[in-house]
Amino acid sequence: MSQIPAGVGGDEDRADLLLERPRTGVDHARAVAAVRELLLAVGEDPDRPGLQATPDRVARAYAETFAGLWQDPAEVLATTFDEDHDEMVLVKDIPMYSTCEHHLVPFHGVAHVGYIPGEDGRVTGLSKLARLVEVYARRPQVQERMTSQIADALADVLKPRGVLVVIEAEHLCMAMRGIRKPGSSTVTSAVRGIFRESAATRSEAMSLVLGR
Ligand SMILES: Nc1nc2c(ncn2[C@@H]2O[C@H](COP(=O)(O)OP(=O)(O)OP(=O)(O)O)[C@@H](O)[C@H]2O)c(=O)[nH]1
Ligand SMILES: [Zn+2]
Repeated sequence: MSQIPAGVGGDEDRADLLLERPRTGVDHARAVAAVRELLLAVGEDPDRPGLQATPDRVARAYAETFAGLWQDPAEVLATTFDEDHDEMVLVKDIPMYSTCEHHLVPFHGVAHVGYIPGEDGRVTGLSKLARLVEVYARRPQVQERMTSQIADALADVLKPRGVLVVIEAEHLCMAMRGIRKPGSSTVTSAVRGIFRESAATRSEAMSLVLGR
């Protein structure tokens, strides 16, 4: 656990966040009080038997859902090893659940993360790519930003020749409320290095990712 939320913004953002946020992890008592208040606001009785434990439960669930705010992506990628491999490594269909920062409801789907190792041949464990997705998914998010953050973290730490991240997700804020279009899928991509520079390399990788 970091003392300061990692990768949330620049130094100024961090100073602001420290005024508003507990120094380590979610403030449980504050979250419990807020959920109780929300139940009152929607016209419920938080003291009825079915709801008595709900604020505590929701606070614990939020601690899990937003745990990524307190995790450092560089730590996740800290274990690297040298491997003489200069072709693409791709982990497809990583299930991911995140939270839309506009409505605080889930968006979920799959992430595909690929990279071509750099000249020094530094690679990371395959599970670390999925862990990196988790670090950024477990925050209030916008799909585009999450996609870029994963790509940037990989580019910064591994110094690969190229990085490609694609996320396909359904937003429950578009399915269960608002425009109510269940089944629609939002696809975002972020490319760095050779995938950005070479259209041929990018389209080859994209067809691997999307399987078409
Ligand atoms: N670009 C982007 N938009 C998102 C994401 N998640 C939710 N949104 C959109 O954020 C927008 C917020 O729009 P607002 O008009 O401020 O909110 P709203 O009145 O609740 O909008 P509706 O959802 O259209 O009812 C909506 O269009 C959502 O579909 C995301 O990850 N990326
Ligand atoms: Zn939303």
